[in-house]
Amino acid sequence: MWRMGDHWAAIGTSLGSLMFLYTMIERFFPYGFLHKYIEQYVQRILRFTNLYVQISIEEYSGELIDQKNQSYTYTEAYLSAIAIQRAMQLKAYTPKNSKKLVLNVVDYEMTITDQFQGATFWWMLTNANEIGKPRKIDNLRALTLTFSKWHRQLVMDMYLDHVMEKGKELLERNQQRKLYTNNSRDDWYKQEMWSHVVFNHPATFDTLAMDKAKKEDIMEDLIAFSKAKEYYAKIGKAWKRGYLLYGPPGTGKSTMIVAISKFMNYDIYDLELKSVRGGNSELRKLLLDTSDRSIIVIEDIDCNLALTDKRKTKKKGKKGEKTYQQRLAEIRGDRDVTLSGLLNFIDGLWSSTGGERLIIFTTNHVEKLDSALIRRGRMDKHIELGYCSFEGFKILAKNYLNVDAHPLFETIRCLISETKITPADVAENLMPKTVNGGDYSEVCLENLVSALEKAKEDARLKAEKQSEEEESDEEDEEGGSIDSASF
Ligand SMILES: Nc1ncnc2c1ncn2[C@@H]1O[C@H](COP(=O)(O)OP(=O)(O)OP(=O)(O)O)[C@@H](O)[C@H]1O
Ligand SMILES: [Mg+2]
Repeated sequence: MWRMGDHWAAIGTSLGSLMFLYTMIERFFPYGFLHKYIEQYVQRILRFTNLYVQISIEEYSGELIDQKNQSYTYTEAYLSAIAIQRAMQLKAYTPKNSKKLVLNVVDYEMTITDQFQGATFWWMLTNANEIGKPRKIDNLRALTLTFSKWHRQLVMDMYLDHVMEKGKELLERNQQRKLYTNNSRDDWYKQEMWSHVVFNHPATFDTLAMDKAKKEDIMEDLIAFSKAKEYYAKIGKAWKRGYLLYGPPGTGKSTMIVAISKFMNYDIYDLELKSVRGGNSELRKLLLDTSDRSIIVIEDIDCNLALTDKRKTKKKGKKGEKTYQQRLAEIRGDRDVTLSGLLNFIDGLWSSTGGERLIIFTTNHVEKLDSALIRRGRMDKHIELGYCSFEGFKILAKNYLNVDAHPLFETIRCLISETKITPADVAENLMPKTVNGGDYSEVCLENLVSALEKAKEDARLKAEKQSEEEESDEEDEEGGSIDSASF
């Protein structure tokens, strides 16, 4: 007896065979003349049967080539991941500034059958010009999904979301992190506002020498932030969070930014305020040109803002003449980034955009910063990076020497608790001076012990000198008071 299920099974099989035939033809005939006709033919048959629905996701959403359709990128990533498992022919290339070889599928391998919740879906790479009205650009591509009209609801409610989510996830996982720096406004006509390099810094939270509880607290805060999209929307605030990292030089502020970027899968925009010569309006343009899911970093914020203030109050040359630099700045129409300008951007700039941005300031002198800049709400989390503890040293010993335990550890534990040494100095001592093979961990640990002993001795001498000076000051004061009393 002929049942409904059999009917669909037969149609499914025929369609599957058609798709298979199509894949084979695609494999043997390069994209072009014959391919184009076969593709049109298949499309017509499918439309004629009236039982299948098609959705096309075009590479560019508008008629202009600069409007890349994000859904296409996600779908392409999703389908490539499936195709790469099945493909017979792959492409390999190495992206700029990267040492990693990347594999990609050739176009005709993008004809894919996918299963989701028991339903079958067919994907094809097609020419977008064939689908709708002719475009200004030739050979616009589209990924076309074909499915039974009975699965319309499943596609609308779940399948497309599933494809987008998985594609986005895959892209983020594979994507290499980028470090952007702002270009001078004078060069914007020939290059973008930001230039970038792919960075492969080895730092992660695991390799960061820092108190474990503090590290976990930061990671938890970051996770909570990344999941708080609805919360920020509900309270009507921009989805952003500010971190202030402070501590002496060499305590790992910049290293922590790299660790955060890797942990969150965010790109870094390293904003050099000194190069922002167009004042607040230029700053605004630069910040609006950053992408979502990124970290905007202003290093040494105290020096940068001080610099703009200094520029304002810079003394004039002899007889009140302007210096060459000042005249040049006037001719160029340079303006300063002001503290209030910066605050406005932190507070309000991203409320209208998607968000998910971290803003990180670093400083060696937290006490010098304007309290308005670092108040909670603007800089939500203040993180102090301090001198190296024994726990921090153990992480560095593991990173640099791959050593977990050693008889010298006990000596180091005692010395490090009595000394102020930065993780950068510890790391420096743990690096072999010459690399000629063999086990150099013993030598490096001995170097560190010497460095710690020297630091301890220096601190003792300094303290002695200071107390001597204080004593002599006191004597002077006493002497002074006797003298004055005698008059
Ligand atoms: N906490 C740390 N954990 C691991 N490595 C560290 C740490 N602190 C410093 N280092 C090492 O020392 C080097 C210098 O550290 P980093 O540039 O992060 O210091 P910083 O606090 O940003 O200094 P500055 O205030 O001068 O910018 C790094 O390349 C890293 O190798
Ligand atoms: Mg730094």
